Amino acid sequence: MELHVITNGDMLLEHWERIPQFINEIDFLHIREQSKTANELFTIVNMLLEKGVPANKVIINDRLDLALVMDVYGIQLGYRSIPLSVVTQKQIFEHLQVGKSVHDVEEAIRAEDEGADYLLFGHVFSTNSKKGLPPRGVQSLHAVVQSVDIPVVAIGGITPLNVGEVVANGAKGIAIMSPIWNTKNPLQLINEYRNASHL
Ligand SMILES: Cc1nc(C(=O)O)sc1CCOP(=O)(O)O
Repeated sequence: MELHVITNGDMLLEHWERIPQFINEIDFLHIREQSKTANELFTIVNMLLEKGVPANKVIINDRLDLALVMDVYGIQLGYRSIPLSVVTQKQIFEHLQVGKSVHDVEEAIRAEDEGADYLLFGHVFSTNSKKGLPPRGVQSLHAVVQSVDIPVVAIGGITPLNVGEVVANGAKGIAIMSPIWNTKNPLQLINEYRNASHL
């Protein structure tokens, strides 16, 4: 199972400093800081790379400019981003892995047709990170997985208690945000996710 960690948009310095402690145990780190300027993000990503975070584990949300300049693994596109087809049609972006955030089967099929390398689907369970919005549920996750050939990573409300169900419904991986920043022991939490995903 791929384990993706998403920054929470409001990271304290202690959160950034914690990343090198667990980066070896996760597969990808998504920098999702929607209210930061390109300049702030440039500084943050540089700091992470200098502290030993491998560029091939970094995915930058929304900012194609930064993903290219920082030469990271990938770009995560959402509804507010530049259109997916624009990125996938241009050869100069070929080395970037392109993820698209989707919320139903129709969006998933369109994203695959337009050349996405993988999908992020959510939110699967209710979570404080998406307050007031109804969760999509594991049946919808299953339907999305069945509708495309590209990998689907599930997001939203995923805990060690429900990760088994998420994997059983065909997710190639999971993405977590609040659980990792709220715990004092990220390594133990990661272990819990890994162990529970094998059940
Ligand atoms: C950042 C994000 N995107 C989602 C989507 O559905 O696209 S759900 C979500 C929040 C992640 O939740 P948690 O804190 O429970 O891991």
